[in-house]
Amino acid sequence: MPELREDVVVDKVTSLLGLRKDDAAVLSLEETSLVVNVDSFESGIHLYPFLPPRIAGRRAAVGSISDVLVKGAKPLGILVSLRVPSTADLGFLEEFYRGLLEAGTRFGARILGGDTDVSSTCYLRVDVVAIGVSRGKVLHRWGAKPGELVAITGRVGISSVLYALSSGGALSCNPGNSLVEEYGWGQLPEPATWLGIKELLTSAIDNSDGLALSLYYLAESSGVGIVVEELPVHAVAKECLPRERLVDAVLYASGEDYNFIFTFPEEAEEEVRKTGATIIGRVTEGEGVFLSDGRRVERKGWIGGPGYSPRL
Ligand SMILES: Nc1ncnc2c1ncn2[C@@H]1O[C@H](COP(=O)(O)OP(=O)(O)OP(=O)(O)O)[C@@H](O)[C@H]1O
Ligand SMILES: Cc1ncc(C[n+]2csc(CCOP(=O)(O)O)c2C)c(N)n1
Ligand SMILES: [Mg+2]
Repeated sequence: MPELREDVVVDKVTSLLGLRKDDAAVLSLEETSLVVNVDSFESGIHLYPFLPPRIAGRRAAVGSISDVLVKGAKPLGILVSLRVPSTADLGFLEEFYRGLLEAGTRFGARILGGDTDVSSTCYLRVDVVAIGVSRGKVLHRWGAKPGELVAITGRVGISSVLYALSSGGALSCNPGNSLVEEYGWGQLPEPATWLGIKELLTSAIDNSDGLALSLYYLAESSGVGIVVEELPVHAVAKECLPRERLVDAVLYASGEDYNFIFTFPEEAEEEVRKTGATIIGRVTEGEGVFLSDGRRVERKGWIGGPGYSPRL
């Protein structure tokens, strides 16, 4: 029997429920929409054991808040469900919560409460529910149209470096604490900046499974193709990763950079550039993700179970 994989389970469950896959769920109220997400993080699967507890807490909050913000909702609060090994100490928890709180403060989300379990047989696990509210447009993975531009926030490649490090790869650098700090924050835009341009945009997704796979998800959901002309590679990735593997690492193993990838019509180019985002390519007719030299980008990224591998 083949082992179960995240992509197979998500496809099965969403088709059973008739759910259209997206970054977060939307409940339309009268003038506003409530946007809700849940994401899970377990030490040894989603949280590198070498992360200081404050960064692990921050990472968990940012990962869930990211899905709400990318949809054009203002984050309001998070609920934190925690399963802690009985060997953990209160100092660890204090630091972990400092990380959750600092992420909440930056993105405007209060910690509303949660649930706790302590067990002698588990690793640290945290499930974070993030709640936000949107006035005006809600962005989806679908909506991109041929001829539009594709842009990305921040730089790509920090998580590729940490992944290479954790898989025992040889690095041509000595990544310091500032790398882990920046990794913990992800490459999300500031909420005010993002909410300030959202009405100009036609679709969006956050990079939580790798740049290539995120581009595929957006393209497939919108029924279009994408051509990538440029990549804003992080200086740390250029320094640490071997040159011949750099582009592949950035495309296929950047699953925790949390960049926002989004599309918009040409008329919005100037406003988008003002935010500091980089225009990386164009939406095309047809299907697939391609580089400007015509090479097809592989449909490969982070899949729970096998790890970085092709999407079924
Ligand atoms: N167990 C589940 N039950 C119901 N729906 C699910 C389940 N798991 C995933 N989904 C739905 O599948 C879609 C894709 O979820 P997925 O977790 O892959 O995306 P994401 O949260 O954007 O990515 P990431 O978890 O990497 O941040 C979403 O619409 C989500 O609500
Ligand atoms: C111990 C350890 N091994 C691997 C990774 C890499 N990693 C974990 S989750 C994820 C993407 C999103 O996952 P999900 O789709 O489940 O939200 C990536 C790239 C890590 N951070 N820690
Ligand atoms: Mg998820």
